[in-house]
Amino acid sequence: RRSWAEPYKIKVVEPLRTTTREEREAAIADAGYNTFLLPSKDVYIDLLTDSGTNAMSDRQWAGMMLGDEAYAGSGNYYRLEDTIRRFYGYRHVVPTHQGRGAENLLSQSLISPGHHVPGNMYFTTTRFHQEKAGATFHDIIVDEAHDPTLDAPFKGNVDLAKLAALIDEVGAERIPYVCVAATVNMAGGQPISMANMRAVRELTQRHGIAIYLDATRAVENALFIREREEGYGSTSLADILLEFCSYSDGCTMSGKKDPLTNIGGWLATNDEALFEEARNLVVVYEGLHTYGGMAGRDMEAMAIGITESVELAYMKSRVGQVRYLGELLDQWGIPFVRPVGGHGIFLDARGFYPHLDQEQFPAQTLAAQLYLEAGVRAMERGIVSAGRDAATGENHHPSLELVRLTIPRRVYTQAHMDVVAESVKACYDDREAARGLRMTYEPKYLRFFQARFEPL
Ligand SMILES: CC1=C(O)/C(=C\N=C(/Cc2ccc(O)c(F)c2)C(=O)O)C(COP(=O)(O)O)=CN1
Repeated sequence: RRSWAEPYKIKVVEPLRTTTREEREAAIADAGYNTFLLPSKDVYIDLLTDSGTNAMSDRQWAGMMLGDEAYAGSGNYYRLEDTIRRFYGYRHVVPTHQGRGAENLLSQSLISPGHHVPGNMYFTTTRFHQEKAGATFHDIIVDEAHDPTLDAPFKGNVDLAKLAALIDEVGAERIPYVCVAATVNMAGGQPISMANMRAVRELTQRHGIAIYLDATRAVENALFIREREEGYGSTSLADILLEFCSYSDGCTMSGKKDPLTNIGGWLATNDEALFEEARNLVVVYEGLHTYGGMAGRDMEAMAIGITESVELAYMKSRVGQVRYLGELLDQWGIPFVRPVGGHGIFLDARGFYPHLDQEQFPAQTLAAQLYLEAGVRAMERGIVSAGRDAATGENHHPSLELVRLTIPRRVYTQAHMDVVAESVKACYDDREAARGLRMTYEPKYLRFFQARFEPL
């Protein structure tokens, strides 16, 4: 009996359309070999992202009917604020339309030119807003995180020696905050341990440096702490989440992941001065401080989603499905980031295509091949996503050249996972034939969303 069988049954379905190989060849060419530019009607199984693609529960849909669309003082906002206080523990909440809305407010409020922001591996929008506000990002994640083959329990951990060295080098007064992500998306959805979070808190507090958590998948992170960390084996996810957040001054949050909604986010903080600045700035970018770019109905759905996200049976089935896909790929020796992370399988495109150098975009090539093979949409997480160095304009060359198969929450079945695994295997069998891509259009900002390519 599978311990992670879904603790829910399906009530509403959304028909999927399959396509022919010819249709997919035309579609991917029209999309410039960039899966972000495909229309969803041409996608069979959509593993582009777990962001906003999750299925809401009947209670969340019922909550949509309780939308209080008052411009000011929506009752849904107060319920969302109360829920965030209860589950994440922070005192003040500033609602935003999604995570990068919160990243914008935090960066503009705390960062000045010449500042330095350390974090456990970069994330694209997070680093963008830090650099836009004039900071230099420094990766302080443990070295293990950059090795896709190394199976270690907490590859998302901060390397305390790297953090201490940066503090000595630039001085605490030029570090407005440390940005800690839980889990670490670009490392393969890898968790950070409670002990490491506590240690980062002790080190930073000695220097009076704040910590802002990127809590986007912090409940998934809590499952890994419960499974892998001494002393938490019978602690509820809610209690683990609350303790974890207590070692930070606040968080930015994308409500489109853990909280099981299609839109939404927030900036939370215990710092009165930041709260005053951010709740004032929010009216410039997101809307009034009691809706922050969300409809009342979305705030209600997110409050309900938060309470569902901490249910152990749900989270075991969510991560269990990702692990199931990993087990299928493992039987064929297909290279992907070990250990399996919380929200997806990250294929190792270098391992697929050792004959392609990074400038021929191996991960972009593999994502296009997977779509051509079966209409499965994945996301490039390699040199294209890494973008250019803000100072030199040179391409970053990340050690991880990955294709992310991101599993939306409560959407696909085991049979879909079987189809995905068979499609990946077909690409693996044809790997020698891959020829790489050339970039024909490079946008200025976060190029991977809209760049276009052609086959070499
Ligand atoms: C850990 C973290 C995220 O994962 C995250 C978003 N994630 C997305 C969407 C996305 C974002 C950036 C990309 O390069 C990307 F190609 C895809 C994703 O698919 O993983 C945000 C930002 O939250 P927003 O998306 O609500 O604004 C902040 N922090």
